[in-house]
Amino acid sequence: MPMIETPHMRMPKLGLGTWPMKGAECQAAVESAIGLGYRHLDTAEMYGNEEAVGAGIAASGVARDALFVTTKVWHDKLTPDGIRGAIAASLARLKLDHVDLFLIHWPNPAMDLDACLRSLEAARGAGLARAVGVCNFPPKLFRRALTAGITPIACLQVEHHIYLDQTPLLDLAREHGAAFTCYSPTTKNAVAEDPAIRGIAQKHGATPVQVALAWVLRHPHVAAIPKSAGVLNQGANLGALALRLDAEDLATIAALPKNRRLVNPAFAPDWENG
Ligand SMILES: NC(=O)C1=CN([C@@H]2O[C@H](COP(=O)(O)OP(=O)(O)OC[C@H]3O[C@@H](n4cnc5c(N)ncnc54)[C@H](OP(=O)(O)O)[C@@H]3O)[C@@H](O)[C@H]2O)C=CC1
Ligand SMILES: O=C(O)C(=O)[C@@H](O)[C@H](O)C(=O)CO
Repeated sequence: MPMIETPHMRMPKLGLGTWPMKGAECQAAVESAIGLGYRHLDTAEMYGNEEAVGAGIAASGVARDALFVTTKVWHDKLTPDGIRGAIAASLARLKLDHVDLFLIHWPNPAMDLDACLRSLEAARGAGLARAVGVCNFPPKLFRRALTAGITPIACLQVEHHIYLDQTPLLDLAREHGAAFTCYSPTTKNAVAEDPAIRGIAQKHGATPVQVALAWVLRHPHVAAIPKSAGVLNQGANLGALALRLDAEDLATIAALPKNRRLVNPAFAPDWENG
């Protein structure tokens, strides 16, 4: 499994997204992914599936140190006490003594950012999280977190795929030595209906989703966490790591509209000005 190497952490480039799976389906998906060679698992307190992810890890028989586990604190707990309690509760549900990456799931306009970063740093210092970071921060807020000097922001996790330009956030992450994890990287399989992507896929003997994944993964600091419940799609997504797009493919993808957000807007910050 190729790794992202930054000053703050090493992270496998492809991980398994686990939302919205729960219970036995989620445990089985985690076990099959690890069996195929996945070493990176993405969960969150909000997904209600940390017990299932932990059970899948335990049942996999793969050593804890060989795995990279991310979880996230929900936006209603962004106070020092809230964050402290959230990581303890997540670890108890996962039955782990640490996670590899602990993220703020969504920014909250009422949060004291510096106080939250000090709490993340305390969790890191106590060894509960090997690295910390944020999700869904718009550029101005992400820059504030990166430059606050309170804790190394190891990663930004945000929506990114062939239909959404995230150049300002990609550049900020790279300039500050942070990794960038794409969620919804397959476009939730919307690419299956896109004639331009189907054409590229046919040329390479690949699938449209593999093309979409190869496009985001081409940057050295970028990881992707496609969700897939079944072994066939999980295996196909791993196959995207070997797909190299050429200049003609990149030009075709560059010409596609890049303003389509798929995530639920219920929690969204002001993406342009926040
Ligand atoms: N930090 C945040 O705020 C957010 C984080 N996330 C994380 O990112 C993960 C992925 O994002 P998500 O929004 O689920 O989007 P994805 O782009 O991963 O799309 C998932 C969908 O695509 C299908 N799919 C996956 N692989 C293939 C394939 N090879 N061929 C055809 N269809 C495929 C899945 O079906 P099937 O299961 O049948 O394979 C599922 O329906 C989430 O699970 C979660 O862990 C997501 C949203 C927000
Ligand atoms: O999946 C996540 O990480 C999210 O934050 C959202 O997609 C969230 O789960 C949601 O939209 C629930 O309706």
